[in-house]
Amino acid sequence: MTPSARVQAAIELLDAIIASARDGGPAADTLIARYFKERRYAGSRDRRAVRDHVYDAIRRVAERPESGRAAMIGIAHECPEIAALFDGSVHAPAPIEPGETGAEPGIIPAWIAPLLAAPVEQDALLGRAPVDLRVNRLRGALEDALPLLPDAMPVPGVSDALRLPEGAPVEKSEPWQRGLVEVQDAGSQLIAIACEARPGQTVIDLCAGAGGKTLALAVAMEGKGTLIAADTIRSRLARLSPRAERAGATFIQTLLLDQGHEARALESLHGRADAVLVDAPCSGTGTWRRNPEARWRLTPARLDRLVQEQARILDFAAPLLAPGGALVYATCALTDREGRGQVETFLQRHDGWIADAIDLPLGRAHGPGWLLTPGHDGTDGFYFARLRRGP
Ligand SMILES: C[S@@+](CC[C@H](N)C(=O)[O-])C[C@H]1O[C@@H](n2cnc3c(N)ncnc32)[C@H](O)[C@@H]1O
Repeated sequence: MTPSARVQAAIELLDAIIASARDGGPAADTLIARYFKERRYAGSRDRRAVRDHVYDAIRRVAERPESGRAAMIGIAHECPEIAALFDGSVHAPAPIEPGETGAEPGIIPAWIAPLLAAPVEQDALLGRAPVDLRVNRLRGALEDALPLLPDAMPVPGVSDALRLPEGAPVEKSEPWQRGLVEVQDAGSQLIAIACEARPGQTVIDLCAGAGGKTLALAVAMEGKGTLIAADTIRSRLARLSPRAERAGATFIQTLLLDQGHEARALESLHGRADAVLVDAPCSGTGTWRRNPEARWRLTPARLDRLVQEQARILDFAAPLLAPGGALVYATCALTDREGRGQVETFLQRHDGWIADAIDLPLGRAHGPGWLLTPGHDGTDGFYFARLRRGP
């Protein structure tokens, strides 16, 4: 592909990504993979260059732009080399018209900025994210992994975490293939630590997805006890079993829940759990540095629905706890409505519940819970709280 054709390809892809973000369709990565599957003539350098254009354009613009062309013209106005590629030749974008404007640059959509928790350093939300690993103690120790990953550095304050530079191809490495390391942000690792799971306990990961945090809980439990990974999406839970095999955590049970009727499937577990983790569906504002396109997907109505759903999940999670058990609520969102506010309203709705004091080497207290942010902690952004029925 010529450099101009790569820009045109980025414009076409951005059009698809904009429509998908508006309509709740597939993620940018999925659309990019599909695009190139249908265009086998594109070589690996073409694919990389197009992908870079697409992500540069996504990162640059806070609000969903009107078109892929507007997004790329925004870049062209700041970069004469890109502007020169709008030359109207075969497979190239049409020349930029005099006065043709590009999408406005920005970090945070204007309506979201006032909703973010006050301590969040907003400028850091779109920074470059490193690749964090969790050493899987079911397979070995940090000292076993370090010599195999010469670029990795321990993450101070997170005992099993290693950090590699952005884009490091971990999944090709031997320690990943034999389950010695998992890709997991250090902040996610702290959430699993906050659950205080122990060997022999009954622990439920209620929104387990593909089991990132379930696998960390399995390590804390040393592979002993009952660990249930529940989710409403079958395909996500299905991704857990090969991961659990690789990690040597085959004692994990999965439980598929029926959206809206979850309580029925969970009834036999009432009063039995030592810890329940609710890693709730959320706006993902804390992970924009990895998913910058999430800014284009969120709307006020969608945020309202998420806040309602988080409260509903917390309400059917609470009866699962045994006396003294811990309900850990976590989101990778940095809006107060999904974090601090959600926990405060839970405590108002549920008489006799209290929030534990949390004290971890990274993060800071915020209301009844704990806040991690990219700017303060170098992790993705999270809010979490540990709740118990009081004495
Ligand atoms: C933030 S993701 C979980 C990520 C996962 N815990 C991890 O560490 O990789 C939230 C998950 O909640 C699930 N979910 C949404 N509604 C749910 C519900 N009503 N009950 C249980 N899980 C639900 C979603 O399918 C999604 O997998």
